[in-house]
Amino acid sequence: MDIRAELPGKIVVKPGAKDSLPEIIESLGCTNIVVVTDRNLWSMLGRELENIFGGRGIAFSTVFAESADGNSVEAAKRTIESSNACLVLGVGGGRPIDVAKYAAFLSKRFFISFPTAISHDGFASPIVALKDPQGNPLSIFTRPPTAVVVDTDIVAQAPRRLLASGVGDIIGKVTSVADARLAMRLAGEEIPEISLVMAESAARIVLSEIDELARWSTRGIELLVQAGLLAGMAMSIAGSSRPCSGSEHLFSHALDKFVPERKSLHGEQVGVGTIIMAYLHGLEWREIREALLKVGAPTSASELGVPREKLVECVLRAGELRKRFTILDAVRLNEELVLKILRETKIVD
Ligand SMILES: NC(=O)c1ccc[n+]([C@@H]2O[C@H](COP(=O)([O-])OP(=O)(O)OC[C@H]3O[C@@H](n4cnc5c(N)ncnc54)[C@H](O)[C@@H]3O)[C@@H](O)[C@H]2O)c1
Ligand SMILES: O=P(O)(O)OC[C@@H](O)CO
Ligand SMILES: [Zn+2]
Repeated sequence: MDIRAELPGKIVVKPGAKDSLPEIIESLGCTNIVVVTDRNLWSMLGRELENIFGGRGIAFSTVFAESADGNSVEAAKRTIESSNACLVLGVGGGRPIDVAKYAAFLSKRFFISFPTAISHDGFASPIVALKDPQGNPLSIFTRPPTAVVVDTDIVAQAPRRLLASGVGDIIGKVTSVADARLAMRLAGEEIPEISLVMAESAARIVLSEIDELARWSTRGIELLVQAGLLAGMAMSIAGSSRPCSGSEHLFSHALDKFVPERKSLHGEQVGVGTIIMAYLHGLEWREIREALLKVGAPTSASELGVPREKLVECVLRAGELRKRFTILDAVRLNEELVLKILRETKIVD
């Protein structure tokens, strides 16, 4: 099948990579940028970045994206236009990166992704994850970052909970690829094999090196970043999140929609969803649960902070959130069967 894809133009992953930002910005012919971040991170990194940019005569404006919604994107767009910025630099977790990515796309500017935590695979992908007014998942395919710059010194200091969430999101590729292959077999869907192999490899890196990751060693952080890069590129090549987002993500989106009061993170929800959907696929769900336990990611309803009956509802209703063929379209579930699965996989008592 035809492939027509863009990938990140530059990838820099190393300790102190923040010092590479000026040369990358200048290589794009830019001397005037907009930085999209949040106040927490700017309190941590602002002075250093001011010195780095000031020392090279790079002018910048700062936009604080305290929420990843239309208002934040509009504010970033206004600043991009009013400052006539050449480029948008996203500095932070998933929220600032999404706002920066989308504002750059809508304003037709270069976008540099500078993640300070790997809490999911959005830092290297073309995807912006918003919600429609009804709370349904909106997966917007924009463009891959012009450059991905990961300072592993900074990511290594991120809250462990965020990094464990990133592990959960990557492990989710076990079932997202199984769903994609099922859709090719049963629903005649065409998906580039290369994108499935890349997504599978991302999950394999994390699962085979889970002890290294659990130490949060430099090598562990590097492996998580590399897995995230593979996942992001898989989505760029597939032209959608299909290789990296299947029934486990539908479960996560169902939690977002039907349990708005929850506090769990995207990757935490995906991790638990992967246990459930691996069971439905007849895959080795125990290996997945063990890996999540090793990095301290949630493996139960109580750790997600979701009541049992809500969790059952989210499994039963996940398939209605998106027209994307997954295992949920191939099995007939009812409340009794879902409870049996949740008990057998130790997600509920
Ligand atoms: N584009 C995608 O594919 C995709 C996928 C899933 C979720 N998302 C979006 O991502 C967002 C969630 O991402 P998130 O969980 O990273 O949230 P986030 O960006 O809000 O970060 C969570 C918190 O961690 C802090 N933080 C980040 N890096 C840190 C560091 N190194 N040290 C200390 N604190 C740090 C932030 O300041 C923030 O307070 C949501 O908006 C969600 O919609 C996008
Ligand atoms: O398209 P969605 O389901 O938002 O998935 C994007 C990303 O979360 C994949 O890891
Ligand atoms: Zn995800």
